[in-house]
Amino acid sequence: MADRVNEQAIESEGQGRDVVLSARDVTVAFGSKVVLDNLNLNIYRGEILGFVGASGTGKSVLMRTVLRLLPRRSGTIKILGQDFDELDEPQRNALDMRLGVLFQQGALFSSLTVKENIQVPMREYLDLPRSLMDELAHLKIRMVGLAADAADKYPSELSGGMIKRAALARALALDPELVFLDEPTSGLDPIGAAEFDELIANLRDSLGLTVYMVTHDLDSLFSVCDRIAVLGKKRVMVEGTIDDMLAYDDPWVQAYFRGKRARSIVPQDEGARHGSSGK
Ligand SMILES: Nc1ncnc2c1ncn2[C@@H]1O[C@H](COP(=O)(O)OP(=O)(O)OP(=O)(O)O)[C@@H](O)[C@H]1O
Repeated sequence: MADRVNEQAIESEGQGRDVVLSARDVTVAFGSKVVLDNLNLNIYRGEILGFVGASGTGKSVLMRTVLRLLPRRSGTIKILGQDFDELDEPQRNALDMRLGVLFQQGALFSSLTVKENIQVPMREYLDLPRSLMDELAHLKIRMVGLAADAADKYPSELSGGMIKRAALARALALDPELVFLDEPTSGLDPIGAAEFDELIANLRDSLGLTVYMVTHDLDSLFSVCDRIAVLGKKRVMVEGTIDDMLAYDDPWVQAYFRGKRARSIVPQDEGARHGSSGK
């Protein structure tokens, strides 16, 4: 049943939309422990997809599998219409350049300044004169709302929110089309998190990004995500809008989207429309 819902969602919503990432029947296991079992997922161009699921269900595993940091046992993953397994090295590099990644906690190199961190992907993939790389790094720094003097600071001199922004600037270094964000607002206070959400939405609009965001943050899900995919029972249990989540009959989905914390966020008419009882 859950499978059918997911497959039907993929078929019906996919019509006429540009699929930027598709995962088909993806299975990932560690020894005998199967974490993802025939998982299917589509991400469409220009959307912000929020990816949620209980702790330990495999959200990071899926992201790392998509990014080829973990092997999969079976299944197909296509990014921007291409399957990495069918590409040679130069083609893989070309595809990698169209992707940006913000790992949890930012994962900046502590011995490099913000500017140098942003320039890491430029050095890896491009052969640019130093002055141009400096100009580009400053552009990215402005783009993510950091002050110009952040360029020469080291990660240890930055606040949590600044680290996230610097890491986002690095993720945007090569002007990617698809950006992966692993819990981008974790560790930020509510105001910092809301500002970061707004930044992501603005960048999506201005740069035409597609965003795949793993998050536990209900505010992000309600405020900036166009669609949500819920990982459960080793696959995408349901994907769709907030309305679809509110209407989906599963104890975890109901507890998550209608629980105490969600009630303060769900727009009142949404809750009423779907019979939220305030339990
Ligand atoms: N390299 C690995 N070797 C063995 N097991 C692993 C490995 N990486 C992840 N796992 C297991 O896979 C499962 C899913 O882990 P994952 O980190 O993807 O969960 P998650 O949904 O991202 O959780 P959280 O929300 O807490 O970050 C866990 O049971 C974890 O122990």
